[in-house]
Amino acid sequence: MTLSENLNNASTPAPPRMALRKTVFVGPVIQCKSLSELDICLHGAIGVDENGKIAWVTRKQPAGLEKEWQEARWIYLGENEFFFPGFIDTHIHASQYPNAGVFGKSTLMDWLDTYTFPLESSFADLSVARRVYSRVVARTLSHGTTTAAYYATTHVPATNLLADICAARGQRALVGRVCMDRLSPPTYRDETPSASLAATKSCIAHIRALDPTSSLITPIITPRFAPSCTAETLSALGALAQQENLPTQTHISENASEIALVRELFPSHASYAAVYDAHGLLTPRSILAHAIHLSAEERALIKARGAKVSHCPASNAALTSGRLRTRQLLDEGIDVGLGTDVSGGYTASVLAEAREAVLCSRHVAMEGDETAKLAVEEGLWLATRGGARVVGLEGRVGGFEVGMEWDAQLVRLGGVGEDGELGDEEEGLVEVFGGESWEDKVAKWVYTGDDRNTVAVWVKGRLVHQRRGFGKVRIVEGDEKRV
Ligand SMILES: O=c1[nH]c(=O)c2nc[nH]c2[nH]1
Ligand SMILES: [Zn+2]
Repeated sequence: MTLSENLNNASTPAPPRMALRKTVFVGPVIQCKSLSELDICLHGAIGVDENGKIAWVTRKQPAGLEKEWQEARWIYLGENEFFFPGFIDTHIHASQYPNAGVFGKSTLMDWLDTYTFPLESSFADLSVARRVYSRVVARTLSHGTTTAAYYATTHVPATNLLADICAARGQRALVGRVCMDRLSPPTYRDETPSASLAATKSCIAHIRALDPTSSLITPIITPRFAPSCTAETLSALGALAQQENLPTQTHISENASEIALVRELFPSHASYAAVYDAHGLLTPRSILAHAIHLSAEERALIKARGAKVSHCPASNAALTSGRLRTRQLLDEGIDVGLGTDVSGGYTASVLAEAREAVLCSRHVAMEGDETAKLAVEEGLWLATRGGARVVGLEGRVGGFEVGMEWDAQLVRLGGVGEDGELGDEEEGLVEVFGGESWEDKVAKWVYTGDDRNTVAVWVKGRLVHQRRGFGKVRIVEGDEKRV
């Protein structure tokens, strides 16, 4: 069965995978060493085993390898190319993808009513879900997103289909059925707390049957946000997360009207963060999106509980929600990653989000706090290592170390010739003139690059995306050497 045939049949499990071949990746390897430091290794080589795990790493041309590695598949990079860890999108609404860029002048609460709930409610029709979810998974992979924490909708079959599509296409994902049982449209809401819980359990069972060891796909418990959930539902979901040892995701402190509404709906709780804490939804496995307007007490509570923050700068600007003080959270020891928050956010690109995070920090700096400014390296750290911590996958993805899994992207920049022309197949790529340091090249990628530069993407050692039109000689395999 082909991939497309499988995607046309919601109930068909992913096709059995062909075994991987041991592979050696040779060329410049760039990754984040620490929050503020890039590790640029120009002559690296990484051996990836049949399970997609990194078996060895060297900083020079490999020599004295055992026969099994000499006989492995070898992939060599050319000029202006480098391997970089796959991006981690810590907050994205897969169902909202058709609305990316469509929000007018709305702000959060009217945006939900005008744009978001009508679109999400259409996922009762599985053909809508199939079309949108197939596209969003393909698109995020093309942007180098190897892991995504997805919100689906309230619909069980459509949520299960999203998990199936991620598995079939080989994207690592946390997939959450959205729970909402109040202040939601009558035709798009959970009828009761017990219905919300039962539907959530049904999706968890489906995902566990699909991927019993969470090798790629994990269920994530997803109360939309406090205003759209009764206290009973929040408590039941918090208890379920604990019983099942599962991560949770929700929104917090995004917008002034939302915060006022939470105060009104939960008058006995000291703060928005305290509401989640009281219902078992503030744990080391909790992903909190936005977190823009938290008080010092709330930040201390989040730090004490070990909960994580997904910074969504494009969405925060688009819906005029506010500016996150990322440096403050990092200095206080709170883990932060990046989220595209499609479609509050207009882009499905984590690279664009890293750029937005850097620019957002400069707006904070322009208000008088010079220390707030984030560097390019810090944006990339949030997009990879920081994101891995947020989704609970640190040590598995986000970097290239022995024992980690090969979630990677091959980034290609364009070389400008003496005649001012780009080479074959380089049209649209970031333009490199030759005098740039590698640090400069990375900065040019972050500020001026896009998905055209991401020419190949691997998840757990498997090639899951290759740029259309990118000639087949570009990835040189076997004994051939790139000339
Ligand atoms: O950015 C957001 N997107 C959403 O879908 C949403 N729902 C509640 N709060 C939200 N914020
Ligand atoms: Zn969101």
